[in-house]
Amino acid sequence: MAACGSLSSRIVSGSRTACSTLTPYIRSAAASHLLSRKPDTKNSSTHRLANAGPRCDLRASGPHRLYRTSSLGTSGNSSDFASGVEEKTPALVLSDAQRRTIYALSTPPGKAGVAVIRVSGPDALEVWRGLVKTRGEGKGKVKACEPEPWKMHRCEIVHPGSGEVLDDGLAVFFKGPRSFTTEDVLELHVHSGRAIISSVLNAISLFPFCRPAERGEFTRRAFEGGRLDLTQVEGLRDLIDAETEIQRKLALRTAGGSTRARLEELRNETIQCLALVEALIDFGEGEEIEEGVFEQARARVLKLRDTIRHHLSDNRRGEIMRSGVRLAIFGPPNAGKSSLLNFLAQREAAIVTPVPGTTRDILELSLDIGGLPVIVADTAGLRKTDDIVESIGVDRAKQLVESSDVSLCVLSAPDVLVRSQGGDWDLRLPSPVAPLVKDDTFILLNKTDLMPPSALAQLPSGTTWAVSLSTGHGTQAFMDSFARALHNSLLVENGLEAEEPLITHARQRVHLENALEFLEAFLETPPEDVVFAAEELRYAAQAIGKISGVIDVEDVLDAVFRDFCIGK
Ligand SMILES: Nc1nc2c(ncn2[C@@H]2O[C@H](COP(=O)(O)OP(=O)(O)OP(=O)(O)O)[C@@H](O)[C@H]2O)c(=O)[nH]1
Repeated sequence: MAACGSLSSRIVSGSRTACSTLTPYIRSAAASHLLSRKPDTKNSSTHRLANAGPRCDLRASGPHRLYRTSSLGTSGNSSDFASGVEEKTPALVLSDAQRRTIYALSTPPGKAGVAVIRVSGPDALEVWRGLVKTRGEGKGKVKACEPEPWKMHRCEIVHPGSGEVLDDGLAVFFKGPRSFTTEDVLELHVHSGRAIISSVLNAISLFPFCRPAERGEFTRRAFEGGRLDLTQVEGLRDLIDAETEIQRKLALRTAGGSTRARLEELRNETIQCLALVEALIDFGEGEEIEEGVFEQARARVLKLRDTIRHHLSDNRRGEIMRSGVRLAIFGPPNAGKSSLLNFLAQREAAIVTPVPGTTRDILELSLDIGGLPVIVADTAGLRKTDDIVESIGVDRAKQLVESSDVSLCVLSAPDVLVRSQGGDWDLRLPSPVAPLVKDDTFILLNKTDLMPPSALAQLPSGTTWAVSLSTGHGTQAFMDSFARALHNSLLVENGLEAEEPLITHARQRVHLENALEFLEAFLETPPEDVVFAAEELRYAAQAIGKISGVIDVEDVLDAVFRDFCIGK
């Protein structure tokens, strides 16, 4: 987890008083920043969204810090710089849009070996100059010096006003565009403690052109700078959230650009087909261009449609791998469902008693089963009941079983194994349970300690196991086999390891489904309506582009970046 907002905002709120101690150095830096900067001309990539306006609009106003314009020179005492409030000369107010350099704690707040504070934006170097005093080889005296980009510098971090040493640490300067955000980035590695972090963030807040970062703002800048597309942004967020090996591997590949490349292929192919149809509109068949162009486009769109259909018929594997397999444990009362949940969780998460009907509502836990993320739900025992609370629990249990990805029916072996006249043991499912047991339902026979061994000799293998959760007998074999079965049900297709899913988020699926609809609409359009046909292809390309954000996607950006933490 990266740092959350409260710490930095609390620290920044005290910054106006601290401004009174600023040195002439910062004042001149601020002055040159405000008065001599040219407007940012870098915002030209297709990824870039409308950002801040010109950074030095002296007419702008806002609720932020106030500075006297007359003090923005190279002389005068530091108190001149504190605030324009009591001064007669007009105050200069910087809006958030003008303060383009952002900073935040990028590691979790609290006691730890190291905390990393990130500064990104056009003035990161100014922050270095004000805060970082580097040490030469050995134990030389510290002094201000320019950073060697991408190299870790041993340094002292000092208060830019008083020169007081705040901490001894490391600093590294990434020269844009070869940085995460594509801007100049400064990283300060300090000891992680509340007072240290607080003092360093406070010191950075004294620079008038800096402001605290918002949630996911560093990553958003990486997106706006063209370093990441939206699928990579989502992959990065998933990587931070990953709790199991499968999640980590999938997220790492997505963050590394595998989805981006595959989508780019689909979009390029759509655009190629569009180009063929556009050519037909512009020149007309049989004149300047060869015949059969529309058929060529159709043939390619057919292939494209099949590829997209294939990606969409993935049983939501990517979303399930990312967010977890939903496993419902169900069965009659007193079978041992809660005992199983506790066994899987390795703790007393659910109440276990000999009283049938103890579990009334759904209890969910996120667990790692054989590297797979699994959201396991314990449910109320299924039986006919007049108890209103219990019957609500039973209804909820049934709904959950129907909507889960995988279900496991727990039965008490002595209750369901019945000896036939021929001496064989038959499995009799209780009537409230039977309708929910499907071909792909896993079955666990519990309480084998109460059964003769002969009763368990003929159990079908693969998806039915027999254990005693009380004695532990059979539980290890069950776990190994169940984890394998879960893995196979999710990640194996026709006996082979399923291909890596293209879609890992519901948002991506919606856009890909839209693209498919437009392609199908194109295929239904007759050649005479070539203009409409071209429109369908254009919409299809746009729908694919929305997944990676290569076209204007302002509406989806907030949704994607909202779940990030501050500092990321
Ligand atoms: N002999 C024996 N008793 C068991 C075993 N597993 C669980 N029990 C007991 O069976 C009783 C019911 O266990 P639970 O785990 O609460 O069963 P449940 O299916 O969640 O029950 P409900 O809450 O009624 O739905 C408890 O007294 C457990 O100690 C087992 O393997 N052998």
